[in-house]
Amino acid sequence: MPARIIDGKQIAADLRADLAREAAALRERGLVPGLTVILVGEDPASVIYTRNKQQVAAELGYKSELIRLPATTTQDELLELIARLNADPTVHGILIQSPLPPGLDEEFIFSQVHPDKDVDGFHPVNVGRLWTGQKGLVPCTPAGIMHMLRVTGIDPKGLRAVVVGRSNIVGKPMAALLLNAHATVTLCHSRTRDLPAVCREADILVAAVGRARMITADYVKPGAVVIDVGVNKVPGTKNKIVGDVDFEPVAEVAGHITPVPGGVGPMTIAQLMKNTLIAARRAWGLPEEG
Ligand SMILES: Nc1nc2c(c(=O)[nH]1)N[C@@H](CN(C=O)c1ccc(C(=O)N[C@@H](CCC(=O)O)C(=O)O)cc1)CN2
Repeated sequence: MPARIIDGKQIAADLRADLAREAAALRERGLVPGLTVILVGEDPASVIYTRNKQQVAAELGYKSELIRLPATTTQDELLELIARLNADPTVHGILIQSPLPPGLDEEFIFSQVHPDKDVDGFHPVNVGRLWTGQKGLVPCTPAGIMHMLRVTGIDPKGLRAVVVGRSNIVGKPMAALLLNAHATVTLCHSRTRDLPAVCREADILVAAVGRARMITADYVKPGAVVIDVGVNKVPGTKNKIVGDVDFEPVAEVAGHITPVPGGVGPMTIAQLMKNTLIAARRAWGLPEEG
């Protein structure tokens, strides 16, 4: 029996529609959420992602700004800009697109965004809040995955979750979110021994390794929920991408599966819009939900 497809495109569209409604209601009270996205350099994928972020924020009725800087920008210039945005009360979310060009200290730069405006959830204060179960801002991709699970009716409580990949952007925060949702979590990586056997334990399997089609059907327990975070270019094609999961054979075994494209990817930007609204509501002293 083939798996049920979790349609990230549709879930993201529904979330954006909810956020647009909420933003419209706030605008009637004179409150406008503000997002500033910073792109340094010309990385082609980053140019597209940041343009999309700016456009989606504008479509939702946010104050939306994309600041594009040359790859020659110095660390001091970038820090000066961040300090100005930290002090600007009309800006509730600041996002610096990753990767930054060589010569810029990404970790330090991210740590200079005010934690309450850190809509990427990368600041060490927000990382600490996440792991201690406190309210903060959570990285968009894993927070978006939790939203997908919620609307699909999948409650991680009591389930075994395996996350493959230990990046700061996806793997680690994903593990923390699943743990906070009362799953029993295993975080795997390239040195995990007998990875297929560990993955076969999973009721929820999250693949975030960045290796095309690495998760084959023999990694998957029948009926498992398989979440594919991979975005891997197919060599020799212009724009074709595949995930970390070998989709067709895995879909024969899994109970639910996210496709690539159209699964987790679209949730990243929708969740960024949600994080911006959360940051704005907190800045205005309003309760979290509309
Ligand atoms: N500051 C940040 N930098 C980066 C982040 C981030 O969350 N914050 N994440 C990634 C890139 N990213 C957003 O920035 C992103 C990646 C993928 C998608 C997406 O919608 N993917 C589509 C396919 C797109 C394609 O065809 O190429 C999909 O999976 O359906 C959105 C956003 C790194 N940098």
